[in-house]
Amino acid sequence: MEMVLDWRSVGSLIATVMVFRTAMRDFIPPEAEQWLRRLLARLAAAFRAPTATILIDEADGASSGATNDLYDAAQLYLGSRCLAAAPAVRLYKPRQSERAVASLPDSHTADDTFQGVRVKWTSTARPVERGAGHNPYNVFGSRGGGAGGDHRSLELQFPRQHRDFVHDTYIPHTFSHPSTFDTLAVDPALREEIRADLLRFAARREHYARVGRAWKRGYLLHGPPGTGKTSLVAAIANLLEFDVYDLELTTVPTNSHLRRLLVSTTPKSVVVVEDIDCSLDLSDRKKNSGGADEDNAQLAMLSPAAAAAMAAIGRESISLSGVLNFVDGLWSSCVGERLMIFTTNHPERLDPALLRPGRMDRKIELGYCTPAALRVLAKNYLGVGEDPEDEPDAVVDGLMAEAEGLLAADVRITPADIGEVFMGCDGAGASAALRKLVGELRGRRDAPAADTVQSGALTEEKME
Ligand SMILES: Nc1ncnc2c1ncn2[C@@H]1O[C@H](COP(=O)(O)OP(=O)(O)OP(=O)(O)O)[C@@H](O)[C@H]1O
Repeated sequence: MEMVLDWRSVGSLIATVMVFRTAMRDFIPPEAEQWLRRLLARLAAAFRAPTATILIDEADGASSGATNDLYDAAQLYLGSRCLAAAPAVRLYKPRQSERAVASLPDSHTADDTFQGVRVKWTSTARPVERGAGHNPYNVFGSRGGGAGGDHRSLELQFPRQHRDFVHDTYIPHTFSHPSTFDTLAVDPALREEIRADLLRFAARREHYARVGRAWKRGYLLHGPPGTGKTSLVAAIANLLEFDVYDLELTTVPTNSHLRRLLVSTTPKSVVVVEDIDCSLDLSDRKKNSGGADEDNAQLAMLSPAAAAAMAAIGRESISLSGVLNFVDGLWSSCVGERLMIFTTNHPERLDPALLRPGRMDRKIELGYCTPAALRVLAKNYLGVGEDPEDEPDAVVDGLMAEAEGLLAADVRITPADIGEVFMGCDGAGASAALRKLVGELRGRRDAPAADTVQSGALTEEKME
C-alpha cells in the first residue's frame, strides 16, 4: 500500500502534536515532564554512536610551553589529506621553506575517512592566560606555540567503538614522518653503518654509566641544500623512536633560557639545531673584544640600575662557545639518552670548538646524488627494481645506466631536485620520468655549475 503525505495529513499531524504538547503541559507535573525529557534525550543518545575525543595542544603549557610536534604533524597531515574538503583553509609559509603550508583555521572542522573509519578534526583557540607555566621564550619548533597570544588545540573526534583502531593505526599513520633509513638516498654501506652506530648507542646505557659519561651523542650533518639533512634527522627519530626538539637558537636570549629549555627535553630525544651557522654570530667573541669600548660608552649613557641590568644581560647573552660549554655541562645532569644534531650548509664557517672530539661524535657530509643514491630514489618514486621478479625493461635499464653514468662523471644534482623531476612526471611511467632526468643531467653536464662544493656520495668523517 502506497502512503501519500499530502498537505491535509501534514496539517492534522501538526495539530495532533500541538494537542499532545498542551495535554502534557496541563496534566503532567513539571518534575515528571523533566524526567520524561531526560529519558527521551538518553534514548536519542543510545541510538547515536558514542564518541571519544583526543585533544592535541599546540604548546605544552604544563612545562616549558614548548611547541608540541604532534600538533604540527597533525596540521601537516590535515593540510595534505583532508583540507581539500574543508570549508576554509589557512595558508602560511614557514621561514626557509619554498612551499606554503595549509592548516585548519581556528574554529573550523574537517572530516577524514581512513580505512572506512570516519573521524572529525576541529581546531580551537582561546587566549593564553599569562601566569604560571607560561614561557615567553618558546623556541622549540617554528611558530613558538600559542602564536598571536592564543592557545590553539586540535580536537580529534571518532566513534568510541573504533578507539583501538584510532590509537594503534590512525594516529601513528597521521604523525609518522615518511622518511626512514630505507627511503634515504645515500650510500647503502654508510647508511647501514649509521644505523648500527645509532642502535649501539641506544643499547649502551650501562656502558655510559660505567665509564661515567653522559648518555649522549653528537652529530654534525653538512652539505648543500636538498641533500637530505632534515630527512636523515627524521629517519633517525623514526629508527630510535625518539622525540624531536627543533631548537631555534636565534630566539633564545640568554644561556639561562637555554638551560631551562634543555632541561625540559625528555629522555629519548633528538635535539636539533638546524643551520647552526645562521643561528649564532660565530665571530661574536672577536667582535666583543673589539667593541668593548663602544659598549661601555653606551652603558655610561644609562642610569646606574639600567646599566647594571644591561651589562648582566650582555654577559649572559648567548654565544656559540657559551652554548657549547653550557650544553656539555648540562648533559651530565640529564638522565636518559639524548642525541644532539647540528646541521649546516657551511661547515667551514663553524667554530672549531663545536667540532671538538667528544662534542661531535660524527661529522657526516651529505653530497650530491650518486649512482647508488639514484637507485634508491628510482625505487621509491618509480618502483624501478622494487620487485626482483619483474621482467627486465630494456628502455628503463638503458636510461638508468645513462643517468648513473652521468652522475658517476660528476654531474651535480641533489636528491631533492631528482625528487622534483620524478614528482613532475607522476603517472607518466618510469621511462618517461627517467628520460626527463637524463635530459636534465645532460643539460647540467653541458652547462657546468659554478659552485665548488665537492660532489660525491654521502661521505663521513669519524670524529672519534
Ligand atoms: N638523501 C635523500 N634521500 C631521500 N630523499 C631526499 C634526500 N635528500 C633530499 N631528499 C628529498 O628532498 C626533500 C628536501 O630534503 P631535505 O629537507 O632533507 O634536505 P636538506 O639537506 O635538509 O635541505 P636544507 O639544507 O635546505 O634544509 C625531502 O623532502 C626529500 O623528499
